[in-house]
Amino acid sequence: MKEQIQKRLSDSKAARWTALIIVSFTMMCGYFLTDVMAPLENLLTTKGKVVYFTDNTSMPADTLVAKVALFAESNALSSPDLTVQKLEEGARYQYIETVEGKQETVEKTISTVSSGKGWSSTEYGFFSGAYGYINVFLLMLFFGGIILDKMGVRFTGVMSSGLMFAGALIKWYALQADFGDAMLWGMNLQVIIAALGFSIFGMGAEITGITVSKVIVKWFAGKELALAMGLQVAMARIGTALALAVSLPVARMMGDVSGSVLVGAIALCVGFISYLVYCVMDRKEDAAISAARAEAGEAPEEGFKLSDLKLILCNKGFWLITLLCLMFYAGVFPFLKFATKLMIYKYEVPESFAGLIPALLPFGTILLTPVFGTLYDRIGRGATLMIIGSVMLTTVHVLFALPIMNYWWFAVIVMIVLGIAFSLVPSALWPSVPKIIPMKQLGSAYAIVFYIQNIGLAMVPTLIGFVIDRFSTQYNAAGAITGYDYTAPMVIFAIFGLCAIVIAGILKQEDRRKHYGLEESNIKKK
Ligand SMILES: C[C@H](NC(=O)[C@@H](N)CCCCN)C(=O)O
Repeated sequence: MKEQIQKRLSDSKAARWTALIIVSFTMMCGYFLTDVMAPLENLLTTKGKVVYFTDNTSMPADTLVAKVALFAESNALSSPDLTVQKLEEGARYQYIETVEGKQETVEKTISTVSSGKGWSSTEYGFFSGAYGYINVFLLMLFFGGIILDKMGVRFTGVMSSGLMFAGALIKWYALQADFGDAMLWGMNLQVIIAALGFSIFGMGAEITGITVSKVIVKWFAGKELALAMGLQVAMARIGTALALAVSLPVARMMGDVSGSVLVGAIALCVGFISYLVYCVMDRKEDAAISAARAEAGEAPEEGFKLSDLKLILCNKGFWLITLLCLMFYAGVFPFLKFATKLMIYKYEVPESFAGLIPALLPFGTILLTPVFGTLYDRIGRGATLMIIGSVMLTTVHVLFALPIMNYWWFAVIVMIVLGIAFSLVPSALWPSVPKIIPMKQLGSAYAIVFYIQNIGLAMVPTLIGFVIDRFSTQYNAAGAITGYDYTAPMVIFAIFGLCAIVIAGILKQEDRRKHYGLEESNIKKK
């Protein structure tokens, strides 16, 4: 056969890995903003100012004022003249605290003071689920897939990364503005506008997600596909990990939760520019593909037709992957939104460190997702990896639900196991889609998987927020919140894990019958 003179840009290792890094960076910025509010749940659901002390403990300002006043009164001191306005960095206060059953006078120095927003858990859940509202209810993710297959990765990627940036700016505006007591649909107006911004952002983030998946298949099919997808997911997880780890310190430093969102919006602006750089490479790749086709006398590839959707929707393997994705991810991403507060109230981790334990989850996956991706590339066993990951997910949520081992180190171990599960399933799930669906329908196929997954991402946080308000929140006689019992929400998460195990098992059987090749390696032997 005559050797092709015009080489594709993707044949160059350096070029295809560069393309991967650029698009993964855009996605990473998106993931940062997605989870930037998760460590701020406690701050968002506290009314008024929150005081952080130098010993890394924290307390609502009102509580501190009351405690200090009580201390002054019981010690017959003249009034300390402490008002919320006077709470500032470096100020020292004394009050009485019960330590191991004994009353002790403690002295604390203020490190920072931030403004809480006074949202209820239901409002926080509604806001967190907003990521998926436009995608699900306006079918935008579904249309996004069709736009991707019809208009290509350049147009769609620029549009979607632009939407992420615009949504982030709206969210930031809502959080830094003061809407007073204005309400809409029974919720604070601030929550509604922030949720609108988050919905627009979520639409952009998901369409960028399917675009990036298609870009990777375009550059890596028949090569290191699962490793490339694993590395993209790993970079995305860096975004999540950074969000969980730095969001609270940034909010504390800037005195308000909107500070962390502003940092995310700036990152997204850079991510948008980096996607424009990718577009230059993509144009060259397309030119090389067309030239190579013309040289080989091949007709240009047929475009996507709406009738192709029927082929996707009639494929049982595709539906099993989609449902597995729905159940597995419903047990992970929504859980992350509530995990920081779980650490504070179930494992008694000081708020300043509480975000670091959930951050271990994405940090672990940064290394492991490419490792499992390589494993899948070389030895296969994709369906088996998905079953093992689902079993681990379920075990983790059962352990979080049980009223035992309420130690921070136990939470760390369980979170690490969740990190392994969260590496196993994505590294096998996403590269399995092209084994079931051909390239020209891939954009739509990923869009449908993401669409169904978004139903979970939208509804589960809303459900969990409601369950926490209704069944988990504990009050004292005066009606003040004293703590939370996380059994009910964690049982719900464990049920999602159970469903994932069953679906992954059926998928493995179906693969045996239909020979999708899920248990086979990805790298084609030359
Ligand atoms: C690659 C995959 N992406 C998704 O599942 C997205 N649809 C949802 C991203 C939500 C970000 N918090 C993944 O991240 O494993």
